[in-house]
Amino acid sequence: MKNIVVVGLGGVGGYFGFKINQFNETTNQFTVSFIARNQTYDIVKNNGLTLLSPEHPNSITKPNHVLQNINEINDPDLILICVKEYDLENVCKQLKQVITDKTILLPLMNGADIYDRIRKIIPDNTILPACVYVASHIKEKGIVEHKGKAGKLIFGKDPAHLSTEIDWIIELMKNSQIDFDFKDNSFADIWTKFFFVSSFGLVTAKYNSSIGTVCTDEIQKQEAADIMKEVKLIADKKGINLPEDIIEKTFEKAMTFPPATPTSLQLDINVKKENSELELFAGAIINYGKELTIETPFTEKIYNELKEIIKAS
Ligand SMILES: NC(=O)C1=CN([C@@H]2O[C@H](COP(=O)(O)OP(=O)(O)OC[C@H]3O[C@@H](n4cnc5c(N)ncnc54)[C@H](OP(=O)(O)O)[C@@H]3O)[C@@H](O)[C@H]2O)C=CC1
Ligand SMILES: CC(C)(CO)C(=O)C(=O)O
Repeated sequence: MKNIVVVGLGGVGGYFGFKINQFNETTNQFTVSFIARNQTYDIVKNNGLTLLSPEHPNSITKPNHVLQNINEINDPDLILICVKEYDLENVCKQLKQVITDKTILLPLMNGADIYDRIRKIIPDNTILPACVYVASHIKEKGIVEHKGKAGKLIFGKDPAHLSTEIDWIIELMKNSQIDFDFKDNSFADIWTKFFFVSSFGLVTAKYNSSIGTVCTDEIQKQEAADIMKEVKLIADKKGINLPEDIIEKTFEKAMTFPPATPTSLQLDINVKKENSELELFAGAIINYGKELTIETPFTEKIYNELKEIIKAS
């Protein structure tokens, strides 16, 4: 029996992990473990994980194991990494101690450089480059709320391990009723997602607005488009094949979200969380710009504005 582990039961792990486990509760095909810490651990261990979503009338799922430390993981076949970027390196260093040669890593995170960051710490395992679209967040510890359309997962082969057997993971996603695309090469999709979430994330966070408002308010729309133009220049220079009309396409995609949908960066900054993914979005664009000698004044401006907002809060 293969061992599946979900690290992090927030918006993303709570949505995709829930689906995988609810499928497994009826088939017992796998051993599923959830890793959660502090209060989330206590609540999920005692009551199960709750997902409030129109897709799941039965809102509670109980995995085979709820563990509070990564070092309790035993012989994992697949690990879904569902943490914020500021926890990534710490999680990977701990995972390195418990994985075996056959362990496959599937990071469900935002950001264009996640594959490279994991690869630096875990040089030899298969890592499936991925991105997700979903509007879900922690309502209370152990309770995740999902709104709007079904979440979408896009994942692809590891360019460094093209022949790893992953048909069982594709089957798992199908059986778990996860809306997904599997690509031989998923990097253009990851950049397409980065294009969307970096621009909308930064502008919604600055104005504490919403995805719908960025599409309709002239000033916010212009600021998002200015950031997108900088990301497009970077992607072009990196040889990432994005469509020429990606800006229009991104606004079209944004219009498919319920207008009041917030972004995760906006929520983190505006609820004054200790950490945010500002570096993952703005920091990364600025650094890519420096590396590739591309000017990024619009991203730099909003980065500094957001740093001021964070400092003042
Ligand atoms: N939410 C969304 O709508 C979307 C988010 N994303 C991206 O997905 C990634 C995950 O985001 P999201 O799920 O929203 O983040 P959340 O903050 O909601 O959840 C992350 C969870 O990981 C937990 N965690 C961190 N380190 C550990 C650890 N060592 N052991 C156990 N648990 C740990 C956190 O615990 P604790 O609660 O204790 O801090 C938290 O519950 C991010 O990169 C985000 O940008 C992508 C698409 C949509
Ligand atoms: C924009 C959204 C909700 C799309 O999945 C997202 O990825 C985020 O807020 O982090």
